[in-house]
Amino acid sequence: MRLLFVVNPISGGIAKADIVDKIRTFCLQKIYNADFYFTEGTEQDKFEVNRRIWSNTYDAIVAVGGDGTVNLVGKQLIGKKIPLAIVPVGSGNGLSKDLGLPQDPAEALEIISKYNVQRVDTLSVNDAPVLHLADLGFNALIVSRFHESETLRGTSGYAWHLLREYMTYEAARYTIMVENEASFGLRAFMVTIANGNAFGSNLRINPYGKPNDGLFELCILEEFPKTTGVNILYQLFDDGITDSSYAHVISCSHARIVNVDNADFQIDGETQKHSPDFLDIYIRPESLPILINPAPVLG
Ligand SMILES: Nc1ncnc2c1ncn2[C@@H]1O[C@H](COP(=O)(O)OP(=O)(O)OP(=O)(O)O)[C@@H](O)[C@H]1O
Repeated sequence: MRLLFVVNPISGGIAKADIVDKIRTFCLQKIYNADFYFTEGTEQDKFEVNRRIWSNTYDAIVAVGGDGTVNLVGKQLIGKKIPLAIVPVGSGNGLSKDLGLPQDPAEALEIISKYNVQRVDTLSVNDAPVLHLADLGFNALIVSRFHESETLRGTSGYAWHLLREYMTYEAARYTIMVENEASFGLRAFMVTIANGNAFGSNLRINPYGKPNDGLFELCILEEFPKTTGVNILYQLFDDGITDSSYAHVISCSHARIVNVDNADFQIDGETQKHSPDFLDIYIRPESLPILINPAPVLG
């Protein structure tokens, strides 16, 4: 087998020398050819990964990092036959958790040798690929603060920014149209566009999500009194968010959201520099080949 490992040297605030050693040893033992690309965190990464995919015959491209690295690699493989594999070494690793992949890097490597390819849905949001979750509003603001911070990475960094911003955050206005039905307007704390179930922090925003059902969910958390926040946080942790009268989950294959107040926007844990005026969202059914555990984890 010939593999390309795309390694993010900074993801999760974890040094990668040990993991790269593990990968080299694994490939030597299995007699696999391993090429490496170390990301630089610039626009160039996309072109370099793309160039390598087109100029070689790889059996899989392995993202070694968090959800941002998975998105960087995965979006190049949409509609192709070469599968994505994931060695989860980010802060959250939301997609790999949702797909039931091992979180231990050595076990994650074993998934590659089992070579069980399945196809999962992806989303197109204003033509940008989303593999896991995108959102408008509070979470996107926290993701943005997280990335601005040089020192506070990992789950504790996320929690710190969440606590700091919560009390002063004001819900934003959105107009939403689902499957060409009549549109409705509301004020929301956040609107999540979900192909997956839970954020990497294990907050379960979308209990209904299945990665290959040809649908995505709009998970709307309406404006709520600040004193209700602890209860909502508990419901998110406890897989009970749909019990909240402030939460609405809508399954669909196409939707449009007007971002009236230009709320922050993020895709797969990456803040988008320009907050869009509107989002046009489509499902791309079973568009991404991915190596996952042979045990049935997909519905
Ligand atoms: N060499 C580098 N130096 C600085 N930043 C980098 C470098 N390589 C990649 N990046 C940045 O890393 C980010 C992606 O990180 P990634 O999502 O993989 O890990 P994470 O944020 O720790 O985890 P998660 O998204 O799962 O919470 C991107 O913003 C990318 O620009």
